[in-house]
Amino acid sequence: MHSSAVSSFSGPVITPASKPIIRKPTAASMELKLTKPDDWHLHLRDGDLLQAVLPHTASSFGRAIVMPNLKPPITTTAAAVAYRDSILGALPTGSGFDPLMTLYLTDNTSPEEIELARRSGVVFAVKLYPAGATTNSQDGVTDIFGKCIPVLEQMIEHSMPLLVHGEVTDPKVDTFDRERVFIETILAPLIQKLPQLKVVMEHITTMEAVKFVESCTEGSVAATVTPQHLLLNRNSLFQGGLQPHNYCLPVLKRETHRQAIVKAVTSGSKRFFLGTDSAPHERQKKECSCGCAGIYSAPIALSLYAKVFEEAGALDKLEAFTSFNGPDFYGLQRNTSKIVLRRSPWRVPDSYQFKSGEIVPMFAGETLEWLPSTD
Ligand SMILES: NC(=O)N[C@@H](CC(=O)O)C(=O)O
Ligand SMILES: [Zn+2]
Ligand SMILES: [Zn+2]
Repeated sequence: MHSSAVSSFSGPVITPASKPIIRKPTAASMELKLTKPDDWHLHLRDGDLLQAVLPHTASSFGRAIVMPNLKPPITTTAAAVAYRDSILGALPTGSGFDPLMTLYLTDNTSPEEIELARRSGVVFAVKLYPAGATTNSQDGVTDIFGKCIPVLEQMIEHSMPLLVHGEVTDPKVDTFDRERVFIETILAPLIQKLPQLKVVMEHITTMEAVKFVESCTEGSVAATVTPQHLLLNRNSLFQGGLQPHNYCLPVLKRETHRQAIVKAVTSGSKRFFLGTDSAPHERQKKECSCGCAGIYSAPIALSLYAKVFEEAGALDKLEAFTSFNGPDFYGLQRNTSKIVLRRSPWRVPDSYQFKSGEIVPMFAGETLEWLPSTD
């Protein structure tokens, strides 16, 4: 399935920049050469915001699974095709970026829609938002067992993965427990009922999610992991005052959970892969009395993942996480082009201006070590 040139790589090529060329052979002048990564969980939005954020992803990722939680949501193949066309229209010239589209599952999604989606060749997954769980999820599913089984059975027929925002919405359940309770009351029973369904647990945040994914059949259940859930714990929400730019859903958890996730992704397991959940919101929608959930990480995500793997002493496992495990799970070819990360400290901008406002990225104003450049 994969070209031998690609599959023969077992880890990133870590090359002192001085080796074939001129610079001094210091540890500080290192390069990481990786097969071009893909982002398996991304929010691109539409309109001005799409124009503003797309170049950041397109410059370092080959493909991305594009989330369908627009207003109105992308519930049909026709809408997904139109959304894809607008993304392609907004790409910088010469970009080979390939948006992989998703459908937003509702109580009324029909099995026929799944068939259309598969036949379109541009829809690669279906997204489950429990109604009310997160940003623009109000049209999501109210009762998956009661309303969605025929659709899920059709997805099995077409080998179409279900991507899951894994949180219960019951207001009586503590926010910090919503992922664990979702696994216990919805996800585990669902997988027991439909063991052939391919499932990606998106943006996992807990040790219970790690254990659950590890307990399932490899190749059948996997998880994406964001940079924020690898680098931050819930203290980051309150450090020196309320920090709205660290607020996302599922909300950051305590340090022991972060450590469990780092251990899982840096172990080399094929069950975990890169999904930034980069979720831009205009500054004023984050910095207000009822700020919305979502962290913008697209321009810095690769630097952050490299930092995590480096700190864990596992840079040799980085490339599988960024570039192999995702396409292998989805049954797609790995990318053939390369990307280089240079050890070259750079300052994350305070914000990115765009036509109708500005976006504050994760780690705004901080210095990062690894600078991505395509060549
Ligand atoms: N992660 C978030 O906090 N927000 C995402 C939605 C989501 O992925 O849950 C968004 O669309 O803004
Ligand atoms: Zn989500
Ligand atoms: Zn998301």
